[in-house]
Parts: sequence; structure tokens; C-alpha cells
Amino acid sequence: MGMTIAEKILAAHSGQAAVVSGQLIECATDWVLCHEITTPAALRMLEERGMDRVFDPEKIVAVPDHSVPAMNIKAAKMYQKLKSWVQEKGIRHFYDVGRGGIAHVVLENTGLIRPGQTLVSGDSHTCNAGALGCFATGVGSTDLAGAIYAGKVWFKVPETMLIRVTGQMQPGVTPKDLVLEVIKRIGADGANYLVMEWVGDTIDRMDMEGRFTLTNMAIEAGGKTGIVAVDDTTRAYMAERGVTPDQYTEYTSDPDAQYKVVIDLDASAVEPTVAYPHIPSNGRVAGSDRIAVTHAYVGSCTNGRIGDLRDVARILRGRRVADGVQMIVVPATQAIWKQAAQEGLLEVFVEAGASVSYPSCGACLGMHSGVLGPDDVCISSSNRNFVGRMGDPTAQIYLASPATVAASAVAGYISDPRAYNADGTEAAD
Ligand SMILES: CC(C)[C@H](C(=O)O)[C@@H](O)C(=O)O
Ligand code: SF4
Repeated sequence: MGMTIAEKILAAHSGQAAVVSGQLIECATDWVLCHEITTPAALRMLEERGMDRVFDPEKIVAVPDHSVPAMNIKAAKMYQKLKSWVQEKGIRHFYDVGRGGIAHVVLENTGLIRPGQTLVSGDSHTCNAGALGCFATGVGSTDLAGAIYAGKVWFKVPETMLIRVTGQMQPGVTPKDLVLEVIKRIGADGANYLVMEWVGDTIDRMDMEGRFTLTNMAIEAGGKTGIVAVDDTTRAYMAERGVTPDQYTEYTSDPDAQYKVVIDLDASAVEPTVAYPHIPSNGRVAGSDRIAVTHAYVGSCTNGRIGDLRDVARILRGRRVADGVQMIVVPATQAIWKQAAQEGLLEVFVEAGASVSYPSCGACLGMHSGVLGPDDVCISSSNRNFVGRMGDPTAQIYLASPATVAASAVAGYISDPRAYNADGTEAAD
């Protein structure tokens, strides 16, 4: 019987010729990604059991990102715990504050994680890395502890959902709109414990940044992970990071692979989509209602990349954020921050009246740097709009593409970014 990419990777990492969905396997982890929120709990578990060791310090990547630079003493202690462990165990791949950013985006850029590999982390958006054709998934602290200790985790082999996207996206429509549309169709539990495998000519033409946005959001549909097969775009991306095809394994799904469900999507029919409160599946067309916003947030592991910042700058250049709107832009990593500075994008944001913050998870989960107050209304390029996600439980969060966030910040209410041309001029009606 044919196998999917995910099944092939899991078979290779559990020492078997083939696996079938539903099978329980012990899977070797090529990489374990650690941040300061969930890793300390895993470390304590190991310490309490006298199992305080790491399977391989070279295979662990540590990036403090959620609550850095620390905003209170508790956060400072979490950071200290991660850092002292890293120092004690000789973990070299440590991206400290000032050298890192959001862990998922730091990792995707390092060239460390490669196609065909496995990655686990105690963070639900670990699925992000699946765009590189690897199997990457979030695990709980106990499994994280096991992975740190032994380099292995237990999985039930997931079934796969095939998402076939064809056609040209309209100008102003982005991969974020595509994934919000898919989640709207299938529901926030529509891909429960499934691998979401993206194929089709729209995906073939998409750059790596867009693919990361797609796989990043798999968890918002309940997915175990997202995955995109390796192609020339992936190979070029790896080559830019000094990694050649002989250094990784490319897997493709067999023509007779078994899919639990197949979704067909015409990309040309997708419109700029906004997920209304309080669930990412609550998508509607941007601008279909006049919703005034108090906050506009650009950042997160979903949409804080350089292409996202360029999309925002295109709309903000020569314009002002509307009075009464607080706009915050958070480049996802230090490298993206620097690139944005070099391209003059940060200046565009500041000139427009937006605040540019340091690379971190920032306001995405309401821990710091932009926490929402009662009844605030935020349009955000992040991935979750649950009650209380960014602060007060009465605040309203609308999820959208960076372009939609920018267009809304300028207007003061949620707006369709197709009001602007690709060169930033206003589109004729
Ligand atoms: C804090 C962390 C465990 C959490 C996650 O797992 O996703 C966070 O990153 C989030 O986005 O909610
Ligand atoms: S940016 Fe947001 S979604 Fe991503 S890891 Fe950080 S808190 Fe989680």
C-alpha cells in the first residue's frame, strides 16, 4: 500500500519499512526545540526522577521567546532556568535575546532542521517547520521530557488530509487568507489529529514564507502537523542556508497513498479573510462589516517575516495609522528586524505612527508588549483569537493577513487590502 510523506518519515524514524495510520510507534527525534515556557517543567520532571541528562546537546535548539526580555521576576526565572540548563549541558544552538526571536522562525532559518527529519517541541506551532517537508509537531511537557532525555517520542501514526489548491490568488490575497479559508471550511477541529498535506499549483508557486504560514496554522484546525513536499523552492531555500540535497532526504507521497479526506480549493476565489472572535474558523471577507479597531498587531510565528513586513510597509508608506489606533509591529527574529531596518521598512512604520518592538512572541499571547484591555478591538496577523488570548477576556481579536492589518490600521476599521495596488497606490474602485 502506498504511503504519504508523513508515514514515510515516521517509518524511517521508527526503524520500519512501512507504517500504517493508527499504529503506535517509537519515533526518533532529530531535533528538540526548547523555549522558556514549557521546557522548565520538563526539566523539573527529569530532575525529580534523577534523569537529568540530554540525549544529544547538538540536537537541541533553545530559543527563549515568549516572555523576553523578561517583564517580571517570574519570567526572568524561567529564562534563567533555560539558560543555566543550556550552559550546563553544553547546548550550542542557543539563540539568546538579541540573537534570536520567535523560536519557530529562528529555527526555520538556521538550516539546522532539514527535509525528511523529525522535530518536537513543547509548543503547538512546531508544525510550522513542516513546510520544509519534515514531520514537526508539538508535544506536552512529559513527552518533551522524554525527547530531551532519550531522543524519542511515542506517536500514533496520524492519517492525512490532502489539501489541493489550484489557481492564481488574486492580488492582495495571501497564504494567510488561504489558510483562514481552509479552517473556515473544515472547522477548528476539522483536521483533528490529521496531517494537513498541501499540494497543487498554487502551493508550487508559493515561496517558503507563505508555506510556513500554511503549515504554522495546522494546529488551528486541530492538525497534528502541516506538510509540504520538497521542490525546487525548498531546495533553493536550503541551499541559501548552505545545505545541499545530499544532506537531507526528500519524501513524496505515493500516488496510491491513503488520505482520510481530500479538500479542493480554487485559490482564485479566495478573498482577504478575517477570522472573527473567538475562534480561527470564524472567517468572513475583510471589510464586509464596519468594525472599528483600537489595536493593530503585526507579528507572530505565523506572519512576522520579512515578506509580511514588506506587505505592511507597502500600505503604510506615506500614510498614517488612524487616530485612536495603537499599531505594534514585531519582526519575528533579530535577522528579520535587521533586514527590515536595512530596507527602510522600520522607518516607514515609525513615520506612520506605529510602534516597532523587539523580536519575541510579544502581544501574540498577551504576555507582554501590547496586552489588550477591556473591550479593546485588535486586528492581528497572529493565529489565535480565543477569549482572553491577548489580555482581557472582553477584548475582541480578529485574525487577518499583514496586508489586511495594515489597511485596517490606516482606515481605523477592518478593511479590504485590495483597496491598494501592489505599488501601494490606491486602487481605482
Ligand atoms: C506557551 C506555548 C506553550 C503556547 C503553545 O503551545 O502554542 C504558545 O506558543 C501559544 O501560541 O499559545
Ligand atoms: S508567536 Fe504566538 S503562536 Fe507563535 S509561538 Fe509565540 S505565542 Fe505561540
